[in-house]
Amino acid sequence: MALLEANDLEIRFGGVKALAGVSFRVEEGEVFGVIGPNGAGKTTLLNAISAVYKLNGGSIRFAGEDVTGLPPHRLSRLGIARTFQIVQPFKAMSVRENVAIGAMFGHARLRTREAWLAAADAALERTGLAPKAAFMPPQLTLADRKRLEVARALAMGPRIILFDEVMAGLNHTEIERMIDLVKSLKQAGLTVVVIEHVMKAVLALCDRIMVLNFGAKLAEGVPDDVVSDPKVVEAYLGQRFAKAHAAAGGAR
Ligand SMILES: Nc1ncnc2c1ncn2[C@@H]1O[C@H](COP(=O)(O)OP(=O)(O)OP(=O)(O)O)[C@@H](O)[C@H]1O
Repeated sequence: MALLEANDLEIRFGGVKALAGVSFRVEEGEVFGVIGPNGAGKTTLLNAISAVYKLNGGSIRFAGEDVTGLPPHRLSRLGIARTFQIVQPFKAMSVRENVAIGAMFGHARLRTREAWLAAADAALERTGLAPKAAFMPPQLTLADRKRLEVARALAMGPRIILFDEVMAGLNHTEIERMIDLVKSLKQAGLTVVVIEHVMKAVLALCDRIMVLNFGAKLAEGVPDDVVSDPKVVEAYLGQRFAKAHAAAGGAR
């Protein structure tokens, strides 16, 4: 059984069909990538799954249950956590408190301040942010603010995390560290959906990839097949990427 199943999702903004009937399944324990050109509907898809946007059509099942139309806090308590592309921590709260807020609002079982802080501490350890627990968010680098987003999501005790461009704006070394972090989450049994433009990260992480274009699914499959699909090369990756990837032997 798929952990997450989206059927025929449709989101309209006035006359724009940002999602025009997108279906996919994410299996438990896999890293599922969503790629595609700017404006293809990737963030809209993530907002649809996490109930930031109301669906104009379609349905979503999570762990075998129909979760269509449930509000965001119910989804997070069922085990769906997400990060945001624009990182917006509470500036007047420490890193530790920011992460504890994730546990407070998103965790299904924790009820006390001590439990929220303990969940925050565990998430800070897992993301390598523990030494900066007492920092205030404005003191963090962009890479650390992205880690804070991941820590906040982890503190919710999720079964699946949806990452919205966690690699964007990071340098080479920071991307490598973020790849290692996402790999460690997969190894710990979490299911992960990544929306990402950094193809190096997509190829290093994803078991399967779906490509969106103009709000519809253009391709889906294992990374090597998807990145050599002529439709995907033409709509998104470009010939330069395709040639370099082929020259590298399609290696991950
Ligand atoms: N809140 C909104 N109101 C109106 N139109 C929107 C809204 N959000 C997205 N859109 C439109 O929906 C389409 C899909 O946008 P979306 O942000 O999902 O694309 P994306 O694939 O995430 O792009 P990017 O890679 O640039 O983040 C675009 O045409 C966009 O202008």
